[in-house]
Amino acid sequence: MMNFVQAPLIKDRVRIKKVETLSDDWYVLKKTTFDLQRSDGTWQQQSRETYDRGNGATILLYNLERRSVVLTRQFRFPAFVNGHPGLLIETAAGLLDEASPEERIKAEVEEETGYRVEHVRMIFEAFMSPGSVTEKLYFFVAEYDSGSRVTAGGGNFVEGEDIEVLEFSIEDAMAAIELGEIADGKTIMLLQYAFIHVFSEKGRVVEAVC
Ligand SMILES: Nc1nc2c(ncn2[C@@H]2O[C@H](COP(=O)(O)OP(=O)(O)O[C@H]3O[C@H](CO)[C@@H](O)[C@H](O)[C@@H]3O)[C@@H](O)[C@H]2O)c(=O)[nH]1
Ligand SMILES: [Mg+2]
Repeated sequence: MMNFVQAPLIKDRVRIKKVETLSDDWYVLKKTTFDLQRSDGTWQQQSRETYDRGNGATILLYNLERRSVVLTRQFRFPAFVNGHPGLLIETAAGLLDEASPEERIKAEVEEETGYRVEHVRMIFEAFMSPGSVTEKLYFFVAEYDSGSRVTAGGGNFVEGEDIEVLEFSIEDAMAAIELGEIADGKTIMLLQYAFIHVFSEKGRVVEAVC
């Protein structure tokens, strides 16, 4: 396989000149001016704004026997102001707040969905909006059953969360993506992963071995 990783090379081609904090309220918005050496060797000054909320984690709960997944629905103001009706269907997710991704996602999935899971599996990491948001998101899957439910979930009232817990068949969830009813990036990524690697015949064999 070809290696496209360029990180060791680009580090010496970036010279930070100035960092301004434009906003420091809930999280931090900065404007950084830097010189970047272009691929032809010449230097160019640029400035970029970065919104830093730390990193996050998200998880898809699945049940192989029922061919089902657990999702959440909550109001997302940024989507609302950009033309979405506002209630987004998503995988459970949360910001890390200095904890490890595994520790955080176990606590978050219980708080949001009421399901307690002991074994979570990290499948990949991804930058979700690398042109402006610094956040890296850690993606997990975990198996659940009806006995895993310890509370009603719903999220943190003090933080304004009012989260509904939904159970879909994997087929209905995939159809909801096609229909535009599921329109959240991390959720689409996890559902497609599960459809290909977990719910397929091949995926079932892998799961049984793990
Ligand atoms: N007061 C205030 N509260 C905020 C603000 N922005 C977010 N919050 C609240 O802070 C809480 C953060 O909850 P988490 O469950 O930790 O994070 P999340 O919002 O679900 O974020 C997850 O999903 C995002 C969207 O996909 C991801 O970007 C993120 O990484 C994480 O996985 C939420 O209740 C949210 O409403 C703000 O500007 N002001
Ligand atoms: Mg959340």
